[in-house]
Amino acid sequence: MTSQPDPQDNLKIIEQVLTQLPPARPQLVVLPEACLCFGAGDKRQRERAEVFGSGELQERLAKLARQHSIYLLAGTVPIIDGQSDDKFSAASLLYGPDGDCLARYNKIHLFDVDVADSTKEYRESAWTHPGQEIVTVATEFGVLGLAVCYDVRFPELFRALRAAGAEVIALPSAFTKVTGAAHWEVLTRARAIEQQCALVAGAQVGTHANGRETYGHALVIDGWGKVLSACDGQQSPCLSSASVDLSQLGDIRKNIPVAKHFASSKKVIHESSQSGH
Ligand SMILES: O=C(O)CNC(=O)[C@H](CS)NC(=O)CCC(=O)C(=O)O
Repeated sequence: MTSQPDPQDNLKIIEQVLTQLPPARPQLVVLPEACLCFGAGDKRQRERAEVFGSGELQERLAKLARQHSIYLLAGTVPIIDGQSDDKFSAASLLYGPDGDCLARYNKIHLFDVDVADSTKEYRESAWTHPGQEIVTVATEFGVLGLAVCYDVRFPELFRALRAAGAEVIALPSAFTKVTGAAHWEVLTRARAIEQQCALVAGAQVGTHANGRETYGHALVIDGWGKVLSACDGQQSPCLSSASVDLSQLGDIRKNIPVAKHFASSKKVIHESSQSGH
């Protein structure tokens, strides 16, 4: 998507794209980070923020999940938890086929980064509270782990998601055009390969109202690291869709038992890093 500041415009596009879904169920749809409100400036995003569990935007998302009988992962919706400051949580919300909200993940790693583009200084923590908890959730198709965008640069989080049982990881994103061109596919495939999980990454693409440029290339990657489907980084909106065989994870995990090997090496790694060797 090329999400704009007004949620109504973005919802129209989401509604239209969801009419093009393939018939298979169960089905997971991963919308990009900030799918409902992007490039609005911090103040306007905060104005649109809702209290968790109530509000028009959350109702619309729940209704769409129910209407299409899908698992709908709305990449980061601005959610306020009654704090008195001006910040919100960048919350990924998962709705089930019945329209129930099944999980909420608050983005842990905030993008306080300098990039050689026209925006230059990204300071997400100026308007966002960082998340404090990792989140996995059982679904009809397997255990889903949640991460967002910049989180992909922190393999420890993905290892923790795998240890918590994740088989599929959703990664709604809004990578910058510059860092995306250099790192996006390598990082997403590496996380899938390392943790032997399928990975579904939604993406923002194009030029947004505030002039920010995002990279796009939404991806579906299987647990062997193979890209099953990808958007081309030009078209918007673009639906990238694939059928993922999670039964392959059993063999991959048995043949290359990284989780077991990590468990037995953990003590060695921990002790040598403590003693500085
Ligand atoms: O603020 C919004 O409206 C939507 N959120 C974003 O665009 C976020 C925070 S600024 N972007 C990223 O995390 C980019 C990560 C990235 O590009 C990298 O790791 O290289």
